[in-house]
Amino acid sequence: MSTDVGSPEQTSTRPAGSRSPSTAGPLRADGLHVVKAHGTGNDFVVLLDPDDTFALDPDLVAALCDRRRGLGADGVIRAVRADVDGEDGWFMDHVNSDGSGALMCGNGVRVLAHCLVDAGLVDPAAGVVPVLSRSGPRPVRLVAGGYPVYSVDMGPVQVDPAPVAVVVRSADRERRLPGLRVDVGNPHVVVDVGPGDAVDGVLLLERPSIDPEPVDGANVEVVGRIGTGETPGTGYLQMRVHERGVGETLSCGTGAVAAAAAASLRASVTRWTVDVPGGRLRVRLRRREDEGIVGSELAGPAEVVARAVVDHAWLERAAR
Ligand SMILES: N[C@@H](CCC[C@H](N)C(=O)O)C(=O)O
Repeated sequence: MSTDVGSPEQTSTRPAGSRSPSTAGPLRADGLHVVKAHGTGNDFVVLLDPDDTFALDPDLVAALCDRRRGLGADGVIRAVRADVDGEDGWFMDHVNSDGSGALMCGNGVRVLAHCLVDAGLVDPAAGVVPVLSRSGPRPVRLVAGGYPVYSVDMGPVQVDPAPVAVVVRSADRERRLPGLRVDVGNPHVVVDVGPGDAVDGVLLLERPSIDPEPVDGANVEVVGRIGTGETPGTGYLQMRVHERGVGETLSCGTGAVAAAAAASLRASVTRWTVDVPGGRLRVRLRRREDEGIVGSELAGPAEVVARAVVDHAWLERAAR
């Protein structure tokens, strides 16, 4: 699968290995400088490329994300300095682990902001990091230090009330359940598999099939144990996800917002705790009478694992 994975202005498709090393960008004389980081177990190889010097090649992305022969990750994120609504900000150039382009990533946008803070490229005291995704601006705010927690303005959410059919498999049964299509700047289908340990038992090695199949594919969230949260007026749900272009991941930020939005149709609650296999996310939805969900916020941690230099000889082989 090949998609345009460059930044909006970028046209170059030369493979990474053919580029001359630059001291300004991530590709330097000693190799490709990367940061490995994650948010609730959704992990990324991050390239800090303020001056837009390095185009992401889909084959190189797939090679970097390979968990045996590469560094291993759910995707690659390149941070490029950009004008965001007239402010100095950062463009999130995000590519899924199979090399397909991604529009938006709720965990990735926090991870990107954290890597910028970690590298001293943005000052957390400034309050908000203006980030631009392919689905529009997604400003990020640092809400807690130590083990850092970031909150992202995720924008409006569209829930299509007409259900689609999702075939959900567990070891002992197969069910055709109604799913809801949700747009959070990228496409999702959310399916409620019921209470108890139903979420744990779902087989997600392969993506559950959807009827009718969405043209652009979809991230599929299976949710269960929908109930009340720790405080009155809040909701709780558990979720697992099969991500478009990746497979099953430990977490998906846009997926958590999609799951909360779908659940809020029934529970009419706007603040949600969403537990994913990789940790806990918080979602806040802003509803307006007759207009639906006009805004949303996602909060969760982000952590740097390593700062590393990828070998030139490996890059040459990956680009072939
Ligand atoms: N992990 C992400 C979503 C990444 C993009 C997705 N796979 C797609 O193709 O839409 C998140 O945290 O939101």
